[in-house]
Parts: sequence; structure tokens; C-alpha cells
Amino acid sequence: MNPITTFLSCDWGTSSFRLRLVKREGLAVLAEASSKEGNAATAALWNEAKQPPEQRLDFYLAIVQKHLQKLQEEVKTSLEGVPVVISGMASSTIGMAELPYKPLPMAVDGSDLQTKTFEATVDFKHPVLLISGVKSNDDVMRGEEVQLVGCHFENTAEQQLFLHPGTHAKHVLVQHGQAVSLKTYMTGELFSLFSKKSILAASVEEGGQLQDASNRHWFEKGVRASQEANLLHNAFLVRTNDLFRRASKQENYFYLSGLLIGSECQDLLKALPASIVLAGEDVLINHYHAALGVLGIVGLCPLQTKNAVEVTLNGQLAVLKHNAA
Ligand SMILES: O=C(O)C(=O)C[C@@H](O)[C@H](O)CO
Repeated sequence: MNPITTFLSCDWGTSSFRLRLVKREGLAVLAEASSKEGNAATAALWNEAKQPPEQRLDFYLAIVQKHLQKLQEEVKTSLEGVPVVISGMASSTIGMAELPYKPLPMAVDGSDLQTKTFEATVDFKHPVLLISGVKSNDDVMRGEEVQLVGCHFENTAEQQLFLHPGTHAKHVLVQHGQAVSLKTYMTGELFSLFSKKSILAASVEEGGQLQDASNRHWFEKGVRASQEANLLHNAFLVRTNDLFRRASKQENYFYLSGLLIGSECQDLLKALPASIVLAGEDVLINHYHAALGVLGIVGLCPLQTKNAVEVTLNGQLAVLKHNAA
């Protein structure tokens, strides 16, 4: 495979690992592999292995190598020399090598991100470009900055918002071609804790689609409730909805989702940006789009949606080009 016309995109988060062989022209994905070997699980294995610290990089790269092998078998061509671009939590304390954060402001073309290149070795025959995260005075992100780069923000004087839903949802303001502020909301993580580990777990049931009228009704009810009372009280209504047979467990799941996303997006009503780019997984994009509609934000500022894979590949390729020797 030609290392000049392709690259290997590795999106290595806290709980998941994704590797894609990508054609640079048009960003077509030629093969892909994914697993639950996120950085948290890998760090746990590393700690158990009790190997000397200098082995850490090789330990993590062995996981990349295992998946690379699968891609190689799929495309039936050697991938030797094809560069691997890694973004996400791989550059954090739980990753393969810790890199310092780039302090805001950050150029939205990805030209000033912190990166580290590891040369190809006998055991790992690919150069690796590891991309680090970004920090403000009191907040951080790792992975989302590359997706922001992949959104191709225009250089305007108006404040544009990059909204990335997820475990740790990110709201990043962009102005004059620079990301200038960053705010994390633990929306996805709290949803997971509430729906799996709290007393509310018995009152919700995953499944169904937001498009189903009754689910949509309860999701929107949750968004509206999030504007009227405190989350700590609202969350308990998920239990009473169930106790009083007001909502099915599945409807309640959407109600809880509406409560949390509504609470997060409430801040936008206090300071509306000139426009919003909503970038992430399709299911989450649909939920946020619906919530922003209920809050009236869709009517107040232009909203664009972008797919997570597309912006990740775009962003990684842009950073790779900036770091080409
Ligand atoms: O850099 C870190 O240590 C983080 O915790 C960043 C995290 O919030 C990611 O941006 C999304 O999970």
C-alpha cells in the first residue's frame, strides 16, 4: 500500500479503539477494525503486567499491531510504512505516552497542536504521529480538538460554537480562526451512571428510537423539565414516573436523556453563539438536534451537523500534513 496516498487513522478513546485504513484522496475507508480495548482497559492491563516503564510504548503499540494485522489480511497487501495517526486519550496519563496539552487559543487548521512522532522500528514498521489535547485555564479535551480541525471552520469575527456530544460533551467557541474557550459537560458519563448504577437503573430500559412518537414525547418533556427545575430533583422524577406508571421504562430512558441534554444546552440560551456546528455520532446528533429544537435554539442560530468519522479523518489528515517531514 502506498504510504503517500494512504494513512492509518487510530481513534483511541477511553473505552474504545478504532483503526481505519484511509485513502487520503476523498478519505475513503478501505478497511477498519474496532474493539473495546480503550485506554482505560489497556492501562489496567499495563498496570497488571508490571513491566518496566520503557516498555509502555511497545505494550500499547502491540494492540495497534494486532488490529493492523487484521486490516492487512483484509486488503491482502502489506501496509508497511503507512503512517499511523493517533488521537484521543492515547496521549493522556492512561495512554501510550503522555504529551502536554496545547494551551488555548488553538488554530482551527490544526497547525499548532502538540504532537510527537515515533519512527518506525523493526517490531512496528510504521511511523506514528501521536496528537495531544488542548487545555484552557480550567478545562481539557483530547480527541475532540482533531474533530474540530476536521470541521473546517471559517475565519470569521463572529463566535461559532463547536458542540461535540459524548461521554464528556465539549462546547468550544471559535473566533477569528482560533478555538478560544472550552467547556466540558459530563452529560454522557452521568447518563451512563444514572441509567446503569443508580436507583434509576430499575426505572429505565434501553431500546427504541427517538423517532417513535412516544419516546420523542418523553424526550421533549425531559428537555422542557430541565429548564424548569434543578437536575438533582428532576432526576428523581425518573423513579416516580415509573412508580406511578406514568411512563414506560423505555420512555423514561428518553426522559432521562432529555433531562441531561436539556441541562447541558441550557447554558447556550444565556449566550447564544452566531452559529453552531454539531459534530459527533449520528444517534447523539439526532438527540441534540431535537433538544436544540425544543429550546428554540434551532430557530435562533444556524445549525450544521457533521458526522464523527468524517471530521476525525479530515482532522487527522490535516494534522498529518502539518507534520509531514
Ligand atoms: O485529557 C484528559 O485527561 C481528559 O479527560 C479529556 C476527556 O474529557 C476527553 O476529551 C473526552 O473523553
